[in-house]
Amino acid sequence: MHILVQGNVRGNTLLDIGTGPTIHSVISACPYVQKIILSDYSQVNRDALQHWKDNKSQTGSALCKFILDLEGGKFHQTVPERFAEIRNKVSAILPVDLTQCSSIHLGNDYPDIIVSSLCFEVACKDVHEYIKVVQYVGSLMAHGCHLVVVGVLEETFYRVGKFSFRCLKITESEVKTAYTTNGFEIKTWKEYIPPPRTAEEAEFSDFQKAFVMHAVKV
Ligand SMILES: C[S@@+](CC[C@H](N)C(=O)[O-])C[C@H]1O[C@@H](n2cnc3c(N)ncnc32)[C@H](O)[C@@H]1O
Repeated sequence: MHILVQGNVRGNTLLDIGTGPTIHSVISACPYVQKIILSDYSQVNRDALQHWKDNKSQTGSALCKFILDLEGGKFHQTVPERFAEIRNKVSAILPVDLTQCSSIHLGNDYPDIIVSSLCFEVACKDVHEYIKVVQYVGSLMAHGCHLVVVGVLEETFYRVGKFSFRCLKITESEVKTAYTTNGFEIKTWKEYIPPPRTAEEAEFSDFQKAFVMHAVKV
């Protein structure tokens, strides 16, 4: 979430959709917001996040150290201090099922920033469903609010350990159109094309490109 570091994205409340079992997606965003809401489909992942919030696990320390080094000491924080700030700012860990619109119960907490990493294409089985997700996410946001999405293009599967997960094979044009025709203006789009994979690497994922998109609700 280096986009926040660059100074374009600011806000009071940040919602991360599909956080997974670790808080890595909010480490760099944390100093720029007052409140952080995490969410995930899986109860196991939500329990892992709660466990971390309750200070019963320190998962993410190495990545946090890496991010603090990248920041160049800007916030004069150690890893335990950044973790304490995140624990303090995480106000809720919510269940979400993106395929069931209206599934996130935010109460009065309307997010100024929504972030989501590697989640929308995992949650959706076809492009139509992806578009519905974009519309739903847009319905959670006021005009001018920010959406930062990390995604992969043309991936059909990824593997974590011995478990293989399916993924929606979606093109760059389908992703961009889903946002621009559903109330978002894309401000920045950065992409990463992986080098040719070894046979062993090819067993873990077949994505053709990864992207980081910053869009604003218009
Ligand atoms: C590849 S992981 C990404 C986790 C984390 N955001 C990251 O970047 O490492 C995909 C996440 O999407 C969540 N997910 C899967 N289906 C979902 C759904 N229908 N609604 C919301 N989240 C879902 C999974 O539980 C998982 O945590």
